[in-house]
Amino acid sequence: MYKIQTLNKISEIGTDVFDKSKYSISDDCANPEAIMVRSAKMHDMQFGDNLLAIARAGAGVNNIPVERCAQEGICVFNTPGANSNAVKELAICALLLSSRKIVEAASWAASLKGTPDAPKTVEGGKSKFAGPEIAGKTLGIIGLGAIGGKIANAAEALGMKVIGYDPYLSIGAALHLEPSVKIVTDINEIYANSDYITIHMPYTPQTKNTIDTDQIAMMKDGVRLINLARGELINSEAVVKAIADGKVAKYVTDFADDVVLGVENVIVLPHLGASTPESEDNCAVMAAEELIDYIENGNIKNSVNLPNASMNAVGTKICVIHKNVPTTIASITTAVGNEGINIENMVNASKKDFAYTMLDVTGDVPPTVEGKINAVDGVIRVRIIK
Ligand SMILES: NC(=O)C1=CN([C@@H]2O[C@H](COP(=O)(O)OP(=O)(O)OC[C@H]3O[C@@H](n4cnc5c(N)ncnc54)[C@H](O)[C@@H]3O)[C@@H](O)[C@H]2O)C=CC1
Ligand SMILES: O=C(O)CCC(=O)C(=O)O
Repeated sequence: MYKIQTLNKISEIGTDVFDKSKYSISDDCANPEAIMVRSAKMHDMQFGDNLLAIARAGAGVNNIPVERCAQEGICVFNTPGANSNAVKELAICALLLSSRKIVEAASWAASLKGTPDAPKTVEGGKSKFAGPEIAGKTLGIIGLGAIGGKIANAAEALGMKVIGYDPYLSIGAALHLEPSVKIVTDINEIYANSDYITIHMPYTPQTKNTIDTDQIAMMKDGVRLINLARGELINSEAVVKAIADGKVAKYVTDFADDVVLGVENVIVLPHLGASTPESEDNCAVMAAEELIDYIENGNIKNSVNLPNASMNAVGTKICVIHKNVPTTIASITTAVGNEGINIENMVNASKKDFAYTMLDVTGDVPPTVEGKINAVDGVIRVRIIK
């Protein structure tokens, strides 16, 4: 029985994908084979020897020690695109919230309950909540992946001019963009020309404070900023100061911190981007399928720390996670050959410092093989899947 530990609430549609005669799922189990997680912070966790994989039911993996996991032979998956529509819809909502003073107006209207002539009062007071339309304005998007690309197309459909910046734009993502979306190669063009700026890229130590005082200084007066990606991408102190100075008209963020909470013209949402039943189901199903294919077949799809690799084997599969260094593959195949085993098929792929080799072997696989491969310099983990 494989044990799957859930660190956050995972949609039942996803956990139902596991065959319960082979898998047990619980939020509290010792030494699981796999972990399913959403936003729980895992950097300080120690992992048991059985842990083969972690699946992030979502996009961002900054809550997971991805590099350490690879070093420990733990494959980390995410679910690309599975929650992108939910975030796109919240981003369109945020664009409107940043323009039309909807939050303030609704809360003012609610405050009129019990007053003698509310209908008359609202008509008299509504002018202070007027705000501009988004049609005809320029939206700058930083990061044109699954979410940014969908927002670009939706904003175009709403009559906005869209400019986007993404130095690592994939061909697939580019092909999904409406031809009218203008792609710029200098991020400063986004800052200089946008009425609204929204950011949709991963948070890493390198992308911390991508938008800070200097970037805000380049922006148009009255710019509206949206951050549904990660709080650390935009310096909260810099934005709050720019709001006080009148430079930034509004900041809508999905990430609460003590600097932005309660500040006028900042709308803080409680990390709601992916909180729709549809996206929670999509992410959980994709995460479960990735784990099952890895645990049972050794196939890797959508890993963030190991390469994608899959193979239909005719015999036994020997799956090896190893360092991406010269002679390791040769040493592994020699170790297998020395045990009298013939390799019928082989797949090898690498991602940065790590590599994955799958061998399809026929005939008896003596129990000594695992130890022999493990003894090869650079080998991190060996699994034999019959
Ligand atoms: N608020 C929420 O609930 C959610 C937030 N997110 C956040 O949004 C981020 C993006 O999600 P997806 O679009 O699904 O990921 P994605 O991987 O499809 O797209 C990210 C894009 O950012 C680009 N990028 C990377 N570094 C960049 C840089 N320095 N400058 C500009 N672009 C850069 C990549 O090339 C890629 O096209 C996630 O990493 C996550 O942090 C994602 C889902 C839900
Ligand atoms: O699971 C969630 O609610 C958070 C989603 C998210 O931030 C992500 O997918 O990166």
